Amino acid sequence: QDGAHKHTYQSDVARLRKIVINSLYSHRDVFLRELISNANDAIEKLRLTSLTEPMVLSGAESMNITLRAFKEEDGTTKLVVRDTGIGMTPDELRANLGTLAKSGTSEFLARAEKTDTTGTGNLIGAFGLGFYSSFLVADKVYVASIAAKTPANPEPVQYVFASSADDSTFEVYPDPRGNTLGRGTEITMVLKEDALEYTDTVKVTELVNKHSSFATQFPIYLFTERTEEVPIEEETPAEKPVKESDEEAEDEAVVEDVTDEVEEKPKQTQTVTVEEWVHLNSQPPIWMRDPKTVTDEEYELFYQSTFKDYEKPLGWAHFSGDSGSGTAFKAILYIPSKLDDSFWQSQQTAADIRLMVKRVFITSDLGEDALPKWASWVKVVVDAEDLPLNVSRELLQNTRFLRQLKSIIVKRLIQTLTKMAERAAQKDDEEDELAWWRVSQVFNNALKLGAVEDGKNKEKIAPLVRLPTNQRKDTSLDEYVENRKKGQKQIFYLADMGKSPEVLAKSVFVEKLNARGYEVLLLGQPLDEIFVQNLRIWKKLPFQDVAKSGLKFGDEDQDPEDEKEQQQELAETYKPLLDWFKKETQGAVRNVVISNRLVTSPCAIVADTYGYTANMEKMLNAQNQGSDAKTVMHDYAKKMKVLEINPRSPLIEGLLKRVAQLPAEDEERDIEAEDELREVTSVLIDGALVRSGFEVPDSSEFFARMDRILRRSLGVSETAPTDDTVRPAPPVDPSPPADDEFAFDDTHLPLDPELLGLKVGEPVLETQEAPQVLFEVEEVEDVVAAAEESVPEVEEVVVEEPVPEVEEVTFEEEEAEEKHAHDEL
Ligand SMILES: Nc1ncnc2c1ncn2[C@@H]1O[C@H](COP(=O)(O)OP(=O)(O)OP(=O)(O)O)[C@@H](O)[C@H]1O
Repeated sequence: QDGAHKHTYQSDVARLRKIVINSLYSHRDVFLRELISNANDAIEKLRLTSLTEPMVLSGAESMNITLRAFKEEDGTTKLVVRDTGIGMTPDELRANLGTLAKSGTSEFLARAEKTDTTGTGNLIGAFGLGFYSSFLVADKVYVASIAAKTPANPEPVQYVFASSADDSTFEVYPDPRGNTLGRGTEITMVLKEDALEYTDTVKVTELVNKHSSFATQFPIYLFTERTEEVPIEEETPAEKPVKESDEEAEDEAVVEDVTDEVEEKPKQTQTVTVEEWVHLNSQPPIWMRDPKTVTDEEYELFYQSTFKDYEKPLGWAHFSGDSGSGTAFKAILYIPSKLDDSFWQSQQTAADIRLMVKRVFITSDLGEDALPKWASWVKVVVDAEDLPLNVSRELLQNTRFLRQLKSIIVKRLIQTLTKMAERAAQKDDEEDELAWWRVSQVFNNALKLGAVEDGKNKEKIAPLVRLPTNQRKDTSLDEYVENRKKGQKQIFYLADMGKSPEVLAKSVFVEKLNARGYEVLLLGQPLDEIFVQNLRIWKKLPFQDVAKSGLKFGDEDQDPEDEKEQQQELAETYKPLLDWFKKETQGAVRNVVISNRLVTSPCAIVADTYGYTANMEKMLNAQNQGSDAKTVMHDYAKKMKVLEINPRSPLIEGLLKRVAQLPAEDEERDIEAEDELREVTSVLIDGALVRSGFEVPDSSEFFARMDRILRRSLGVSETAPTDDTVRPAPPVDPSPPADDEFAFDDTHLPLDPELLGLKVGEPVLETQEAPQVLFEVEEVEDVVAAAEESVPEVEEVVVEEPVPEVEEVTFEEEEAEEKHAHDEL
């Protein structure tokens, strides 16, 4: 072409085109969806720009998308997708279609290249394949485009971008046809021999209905041709004489009718081709329709095309309302099927809310804090009746309706999740159960975050959280309370971050509860302990850490008299051992007591009410950057431990005997026997620490002790030295490293991190869901602010009882409170 410039695709584009063409052959229908989606974006961009720059509208009257297929005289078949959107300048054609500007594209490509074709589902969903998918069906693609008129570009010129499927280059040149578009973009695909089905209007209609009926609010027209038999118009016969009277006319008419039928000659017809633009998406937008008339499939398709998600949503709510400020709105809220990996990696996530005003898309950028972090994954389409159309984001944020929108959405989201949970709990529909199970799998941790960060709603969010126990895979707090034993006045839990429920269930702290049939929440997820500590009480029952002192089964007062006597006897019998332990553990624990929680283990270390459990110690060590005052507090809290011994353990019984055998102080002491006992005691205490999840303070000491005990049991001399002579390293080598000496052996390469689903270059989190927000337990101020405003009334809203305000105490406050309590003591 005249004035054509040849360009080479940026290498990433070439790679993407290759992946698309090679791996998506069996999914090639997607090309139409992608082009319609681009056309919609271009018209939306035009409409938004026109609010501040009306000049861009010149060039074409309407805003629409047209599809047309035709056969050229040379036999080639073409499909043309055209829009009256914002268009592109020649520079934009080069930049937009010749390069990939998206961040993370290279990584995506590397992964996609490794994926076989079975992974194409993910491929389609993971990335807007966009314009390049046109090469799935076309050997050659021409994009003619003319940029919208602006003061800076008052005389735009129509240009063409042309490329073949197997070319690594493309051309951009002025359109030899001149300005044929008026405004917008026209994509002409020269269809491949095996893609001629896309000229079939039935097929195209089907595709649009299936994938794109909700992709745009602008009309999509399809050019159709059909043949029709039409009568050939005969010359109008001469007029009959007008009858004199009505009566006569009636009589005449009857006769004439009959005569006409008899006399009628077969009409002459001819075949004509009727050309017509058929409106394919003529239904009103889904959110404007009566929910009763919308099918589940329509809701799902609408979600998939609006939010570009290949997966179906897990649930939705379609609702309308009238905000207190007088703004009527209609909205659909969707629960997606996954949580983006980025959710736990950032403090705040932008919400996905598509705001419309009177059916017209305004923005999906309502700012980072449009929703509280915990709920930022919800997808919403909201159409307000009377908001100004041409407002900036700042102005939008200042409108009362949008400030209320946050609490409207959060409230409705909680309601939707609650309904899903309730339906699943009825256990009469497997689909309901599966849907809730999936929601819980994906969002359980986000809900815990919600119960912690959203002080206003925590009483409603907490029942949605599911936690594993020693008796079932998971339970809600309400189910736990229902399952409590007679007299039980505490909700038992054991927390140890990073441990599985199976491992936790075997903990010494759960031994007795398990044996007696009490249910214990097993908390191994990072947010678990913060979640329960923040709630403090559920349905009047306080949470009781079973690794702490203060554990009460609730039926102690029913202990038979003889059992109490037995306890007293035990205390007396074991006094020498308790005293011995107290002497031996000086400084390490606050007290030594006879345990009522151990069944088989000989002993355990339990945190005092004001002390730290092993889990808290671990978390605080990880976080510890505190002031000196804090460190003093930590040291103090760390020491608040109690050693519990199990009188029924043969080991403890044996130890008691040995201690009792020691000569009394005024007799001659048996130093050797004392030392041996001392060693056994310290191994027991170390064992108790480990068994209880704490760290042994000095592990080399611990192993030295183990060593001595092992030697003793094997009859090896305890003092015999180990031969520790080693060969020293050769002298320093001054020559530079030779190549062959350091040949790279790639058979020992570590595992490819990408194969493990890890992103290279980013910090690797210990557990996939380890949040960065562990201790940021604070109220979301905006939610509080929104609460101060009158919350708009939403239709179908169940009127809930006002939830009593629960005192919010953050971790630090709690610490201070504990210190205070202790000082008073
Ligand atoms: N019909 C069109 N009108 C105007 N610009 C277009 C049109 N089609 C594509 N473009 C421009 O080309 C760019 C690249 O399009 P492409 O379809 O490859 O990716 P995308 O649309 O940005 O991403 P995605 O498909 O993931 O949404 C678009 O961002 C847009 O700027």
